[in-house]
Amino acid sequence: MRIREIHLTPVAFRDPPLLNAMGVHEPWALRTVVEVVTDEGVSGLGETYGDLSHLERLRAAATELTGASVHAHHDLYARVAASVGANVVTDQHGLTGAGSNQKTVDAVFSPFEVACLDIRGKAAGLRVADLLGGPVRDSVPYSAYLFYKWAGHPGAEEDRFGAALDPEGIVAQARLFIEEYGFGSIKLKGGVLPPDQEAEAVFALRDAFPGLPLRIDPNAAWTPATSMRIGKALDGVLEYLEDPAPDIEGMAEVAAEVPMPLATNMCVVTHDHLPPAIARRAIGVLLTDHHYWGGLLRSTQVAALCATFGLELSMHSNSHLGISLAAMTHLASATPNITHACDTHTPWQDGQDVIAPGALRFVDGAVPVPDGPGLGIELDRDALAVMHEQYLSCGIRRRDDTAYMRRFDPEFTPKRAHW
Ligand SMILES: O=C([O-])C(=O)C[C@H](O)[C@@H](O)C(=O)[O-]
Ligand SMILES: [Mg+2]
Repeated sequence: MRIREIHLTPVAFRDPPLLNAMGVHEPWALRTVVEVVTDEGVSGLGETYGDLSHLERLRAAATELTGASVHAHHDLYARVAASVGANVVTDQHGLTGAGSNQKTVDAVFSPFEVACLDIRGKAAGLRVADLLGGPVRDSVPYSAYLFYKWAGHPGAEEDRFGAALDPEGIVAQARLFIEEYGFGSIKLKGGVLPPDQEAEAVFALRDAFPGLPLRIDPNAAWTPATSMRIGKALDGVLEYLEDPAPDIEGMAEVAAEVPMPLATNMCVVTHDHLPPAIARRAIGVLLTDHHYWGGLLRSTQVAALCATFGLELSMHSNSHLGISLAAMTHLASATPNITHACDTHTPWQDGQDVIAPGALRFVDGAVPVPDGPGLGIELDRDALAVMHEQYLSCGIRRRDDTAYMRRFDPEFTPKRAHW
C-alpha cells in the first residue's frame, strides 16, 4: 500500500481565555488535519499543530512522502527528516521546552505516522492499539485539566465555564468537569498567580475532593527555592509536581529536596535530554506526547526506555480535537507504564470536533478504546469544512499567548523562574 495523495487542512476552533505562564489562550486554537490516501483508496487520519511554519513543513514532507509504503516506518521517517533538513528548529509556544532539529522532525513526522497506522489497522482489521502491542487497558483515564481563566474573552460574553481566578473558582471548575466527565484525578495549570495562592487552590481541591490524585503545573514559573518551599508545603497532597522550575539542573535541585516525584513536559522533550535528566535524577515522571515525540511507535520506544530507568509515565496535551484524542487513547491503552491519568484539553473544546460523534466518549473520566479498525473514527467532512472556514477568517496563523495577553496588559512578561 503506497501513499497516493495527502490532504492537509488547517482548522480553527473556539478556545476559552485560559491563563498560563506565557499569557492567555487566543479566541481560536489552530490545528492541521492530515489525511493520507493510498493507491488502494484506503485513507488514514492524523492531527497536529496549526502554526503556519509547521503547516509549510507538513506540505514539504507530504511531497516527499508521496509514493512511499505506509508500512515502511523508517523510510517514512527518513523522508520527513530529509524534507525538514538540518538546523531547522520547531515553533516555540514556551510551554513544551526547548526546540531542536530532532523535535522538529519528530513533530512533522507524527501526524503522517498516525495516519499510516490508521490505514494499516483498517487494512488488517485491527485497532491501532493492536498494532502497538495490544491494549493493556480497555479504557484510558484522563485528568480534569483546570485552568485559571477569565470569564470570557475581553469584549465577548462570559463563556459557560465562567471565571476561575481564586480557589473557589478553581473548585467550581473542577466540580463542573467532574460532574460532566467523571474525572478521577485533577491537574491545575499554574504559573499564573503567586505560588502561595496557587498552593491555596490545591489545598481547596484536596478539601473539596478528598482522595483524588492532584497535580499542579506552573510551567517553570518558579525558582528552585520557591519550588522546594511549595513542594514541601504540598507534601502528601500531590501525586506529582509538574515542571515547577526551569531546566534539568533546576529540576534536579528541587527533586533532591521535595517529597513527591517531579514530572515534566519541558525539561525532557527529546531523546538528547533523557541521559542527563536520568543521571541527575531530575524527574520521576515523563509526560510523553506523540505530537512531538515522533508519533505512536516512537512514543512506545520512549516508554520502554523510561521503564528501563525507573521513570513513570503520564501524557501531555495541548488544545486538540478528536483525531488526537483517538491517537492518545490508542497509545496510552497500549503503553503498560502510563500509570497516571493523561492530560487532555477536550472539555475546553466543548463538543467542537472534526470527527463524527459516537466513537469517543468519556465514561467515569476515561475514554474506552474505539472498537473500529485503525483509529476507529470517521472524519466529519461538513465539520471540517466549517472549521477550515473559521481558520481562513479568524486571522490567527501562529499561536502566541504572550502577544494576546499584551493587548490587555502591555507590561506582561512570560513567567520563567519568576517567583
Ligand atoms: O505543560 C503543559 O502541560 C502544557 O504546556 C499544556 C498546554 O500547553 C497548556 O499549558 C496550555 O495550552 O496553556
Ligand atoms: Mg506541563
